[in-house]
Amino acid sequence: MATTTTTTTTTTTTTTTSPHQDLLISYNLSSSSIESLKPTDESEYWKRKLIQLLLLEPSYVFPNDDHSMRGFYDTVTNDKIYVHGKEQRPGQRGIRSGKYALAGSLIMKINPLAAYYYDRARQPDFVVKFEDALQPYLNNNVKSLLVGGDRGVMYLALRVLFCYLYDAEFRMKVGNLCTHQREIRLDVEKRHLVEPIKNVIVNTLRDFLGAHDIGVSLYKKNLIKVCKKNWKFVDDVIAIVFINYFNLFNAKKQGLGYCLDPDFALINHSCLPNCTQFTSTSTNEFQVINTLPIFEDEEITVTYIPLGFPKEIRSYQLSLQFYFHCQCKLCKFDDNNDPFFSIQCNKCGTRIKSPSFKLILTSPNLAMRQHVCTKCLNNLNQVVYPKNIKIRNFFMSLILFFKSVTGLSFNDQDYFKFLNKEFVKYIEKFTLVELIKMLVNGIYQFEIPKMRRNLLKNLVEIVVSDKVFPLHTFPFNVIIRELDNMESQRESVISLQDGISRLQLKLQRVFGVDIPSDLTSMLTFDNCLFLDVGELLYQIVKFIINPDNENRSREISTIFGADTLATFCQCCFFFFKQVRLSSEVDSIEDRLVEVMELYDTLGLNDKLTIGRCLSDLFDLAELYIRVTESQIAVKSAIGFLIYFPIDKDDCL
Ligand SMILES: C[S@@+](CC[C@H](N)C(=O)[O-])C[C@H]1O[C@@H](n2cnc3c(N)ncnc32)[C@H](O)[C@@H]1O
Repeated sequence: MATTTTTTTTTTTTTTTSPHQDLLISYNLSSSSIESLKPTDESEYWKRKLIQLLLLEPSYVFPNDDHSMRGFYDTVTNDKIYVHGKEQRPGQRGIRSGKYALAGSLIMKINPLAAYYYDRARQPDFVVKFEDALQPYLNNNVKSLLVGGDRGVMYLALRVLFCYLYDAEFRMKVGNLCTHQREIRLDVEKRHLVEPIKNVIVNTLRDFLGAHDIGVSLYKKNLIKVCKKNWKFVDDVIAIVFINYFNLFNAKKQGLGYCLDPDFALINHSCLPNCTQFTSTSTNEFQVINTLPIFEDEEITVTYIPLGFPKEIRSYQLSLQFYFHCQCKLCKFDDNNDPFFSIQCNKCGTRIKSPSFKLILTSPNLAMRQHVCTKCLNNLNQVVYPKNIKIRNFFMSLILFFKSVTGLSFNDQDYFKFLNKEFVKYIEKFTLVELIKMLVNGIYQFEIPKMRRNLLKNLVEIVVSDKVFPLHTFPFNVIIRELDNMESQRESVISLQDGISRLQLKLQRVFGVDIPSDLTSMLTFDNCLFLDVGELLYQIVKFIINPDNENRSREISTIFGADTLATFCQCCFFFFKQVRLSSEVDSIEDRLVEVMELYDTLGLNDKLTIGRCLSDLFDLAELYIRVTESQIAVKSAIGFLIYFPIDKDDCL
């Protein structure tokens, strides 16, 4: 294993070795005449530079998986990680760990060159300058693309092209990548996505060149590289982008944009990944960190898709977007026991055998497969279980049709019945693949119909208290996340009841859905998730101590009796203390001082232990999470316990 190179990206201007040197000189496109423009007319400099690169750059050779056995240009291998499969075709490679790494180690650090950040200030200078040169032509053409995903991919593809032309090292690295060009060419649906993006790029470049005399003349003489072979290289760039790009987000999981980094793109997918990635808020630095321990020679993996969905949904997305079938440990789980579509014993929490996701999507009324829990011999109640299965069908139906059923004026009960019937009808009408496709689309677009918010909240309460389904399973995870997002958009807590119901939902989301479903979030995102819990508790405390709230003493005592305020303050202090995000440290410090002073001034019970307070809080959300004085143990979707240590210094 080689242990030489580092992962830093250097920007090197291409030295053009064009066979058309005479033309370059006659059209003032030689490197020296362009360079002479820079100090006096910068915008002209960048226009000409782009024309020069676009027209005469000789190296429009994008990798092609089918007959590509080129040498691998390795800038990834170092003393921690190495590339395997270098001698194989693009697609067969991956990154492995060179030595054992404790969870939480920094595996890769990247400063991405080709990225589309929503915040323009983050772009490398040459990308901004090239884009400025194209802007008037781009503005005209981009209107044909929908704002959002397609536009983002188009902007990223254009930037990959700029980097490819301008940065020799980037070009070498892109040569390593897998592109699935053949699959994309044969994929009718993908062509529908590619064509509009390609049209915008081609029309923009054509309009740009057509607006400059030199461009027009060279175009006429057919000396323009870009338009040869019907602009095939634009297809190539888009294929590279589709297979290798990823979303950038910060440690709070807020999206920052899209990126194609050829080093990061060598990491393969797993639905049970050992690494996660995020971008720093203050710089563009992008870090890959392992969330599970990694052994020597073990493959480094990340997830390409959102986790927390049944295998059929994950497989559909992976084969649709990346053209492979995942063989990870999670995908090899027994179909009747899918961790993200399972039923549990509502007494001891053991997973019980039940019809698989696939079967439910072919015959929704299938009965339970087991009537007694084999572990604790609990009788699986014949009223409670079917009732919860109906709620699950209703939620799936809502995800499938939410757009068409939002305005229906049924009362809640009839709406519930109607959607249950529709679900059965749809299953009879559509094939399994069609239904999965519709569900996937629904998941990404789903919003809670406003007038059904209370119905959904009541149903979630039933699911939480009946304990037939773990909350991280589909479709409950989708509904709980959306309900919580909806509640979080409302500003302040308006009554104690409102605060408590929001707190229950927040705790259910963080400890019942997010942490158990996505192991990648364990080390990085938990600190941010805890920030949201701390903030909500802070709002509740503020509401309770507000003298305008006349009923407060009577209301409060119904929660944890005389120690209600003390419990909330302890937990609020504890959750704020867990937040390690540097961007939040200052505001949290003020909150911590405020809560501490309040505790002292009001003379709240100082005998309360944090273990007891957290335990009460989780019980309030009906989560029954094991808490001791030294740790919180949350059960992950695949059954092992995730421990969060409790530090004595994190308590009041
Ligand atoms: C971003 S690339 C990852 C690096 C790639 N293996 C290479 O050699 O360049 C994505 C492609 O890698 C392959 N791939 C990634 N994860 C995989 C997995 N778990 N099983 C099989 N193929 C995988 C697929 O062909 C996928 O389209």
